[in-house]
This record gives sequence, structure tokens and C-alpha cells, in this order.
Amino acid sequence: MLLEETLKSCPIVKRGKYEYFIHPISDGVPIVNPELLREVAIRIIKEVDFENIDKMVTAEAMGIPLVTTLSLYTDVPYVIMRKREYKLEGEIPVHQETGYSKGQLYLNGIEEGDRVLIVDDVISTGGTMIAIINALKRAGAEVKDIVCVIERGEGKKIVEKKTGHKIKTLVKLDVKDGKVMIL
Ligand SMILES: O=P(O)(O)OC[C@H]1O[C@H](OP(=O)(O)OP(=O)(O)O)[C@H](O)[C@@H]1O
Ligand SMILES: Nc1nc2[nH]cnc2c(=O)[nH]1
Repeated sequence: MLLEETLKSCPIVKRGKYEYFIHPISDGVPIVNPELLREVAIRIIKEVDFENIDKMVTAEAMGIPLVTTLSLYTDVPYVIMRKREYKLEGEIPVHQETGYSKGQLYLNGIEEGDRVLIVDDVISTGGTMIAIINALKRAGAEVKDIVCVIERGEGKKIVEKKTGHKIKTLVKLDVKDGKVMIL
């Protein structure tokens, strides 16, 4: 499959000590081909019962092409957790920490009782997923399902243990000696 094939040859750069892989789905560079985006969206659709989902939630930035594509296929609307504050009534700020960055994410547009699918491109340390789940909890939403395209490291296990939510992923990888290895 295209996702696995393209990951195997993708470049790695250092962000501090963190070996960061660069791929169209997780970075939007060097170029996003529609065949790859379509494959990923269809693989996600096969994993989720969209009949039971009111809204999708993702984090800025690289969840955006994923939820956009999924929304066009399923007619389910989406909310993007932004790194910028809007000061809208009811906006929920949460702290986000990844393997290489720290900041805030802001949730808008979710109402109590909303049945939510969380979508993201990567889960690594799990810091972003914890932030998203915390914000949704504070909004009173019901997290129905979680899908991340790429899994690396222990983040998935950590978040599952901490929150009790199961996380579905399409591909698991490790970065070793400057190379991506599909597990
Ligand atoms: O499991 P974690 O260690 O939290 O890493 C996963 C997060 O890292 C990336 O986002 P990033 O904050 O780099 O933003 P970007 O989408 O703008 O690249 C990715 O899109 C995930 O949201
Ligand atoms: N593109 C990309 N996104 C990430 N998010 C968390 N880790 C990574 C990584 O290594 N590469």
C-alpha cells in the first residue's frame, strides 16, 4: 500500500534529540498526491462507524487535510483545535506537549453530548492526544472513536492506559539509524 511504501523511503531530520520523519501525510511536503490521501481516507472510513459520529475533531495543522477529505466522503462536519486563541464564548484552552514542542491548543464548536471521532496524522508521545481528549471531556463530548494514521513510540499505549480510550492506527513504525522501519 502507498502509505507504507512512501514511509519506508521518507527523510528524517533532527528536532533537538528527536528524530523527526517527514512524510506528505504528516507534513504536507514535499508533495501530497491525491492517490495517497484517498487511500488513507478510505482506510480510515473502513475503521469507523460514521453513523454514530456527529463531529470530527483534529489538531492543527496536519490533521486538517485528513478531516477535510473524510468530511467530503462522509458529510460529517469537523472542528480544528487551533494553536491560536479566538476568545469565542466557551473556548477551551489546553496544554499540548509533543516530543519536540510545547504550546496551547484551543477547542471551539463542540457541544455537550456531541459524539466525536478524533482524527490525527501521528501519535508519538501521545501528548497531543491527551490534550484533545482533555478538551473534549471539559466540553462534555462523548469520544466515540479515535484514529491516528501513523503510530510511533509508546504514545498509543500510554494514552489508552491513562484515558481508557482505544486508539486505532493504520501503520506502526519506528525510526532507527536515520531510517523509518515499518513494524
Ligand atoms: O504524540 P505527540 O508526541 O503529541 O505527536 C503527535 C502530534 O505531532 C504532530 O503535530 P505538531 O504539533 O507537530 O503540529 P503540526 O501538525 O503543525 O506539524 C502531529 O500532527 C500530532 O498532532
Ligand atoms: N512528521 C512528523 N510528525 C510527528 N509528530 C510526532 N512525531 C512526528 C514525526 O517524527 N514526524
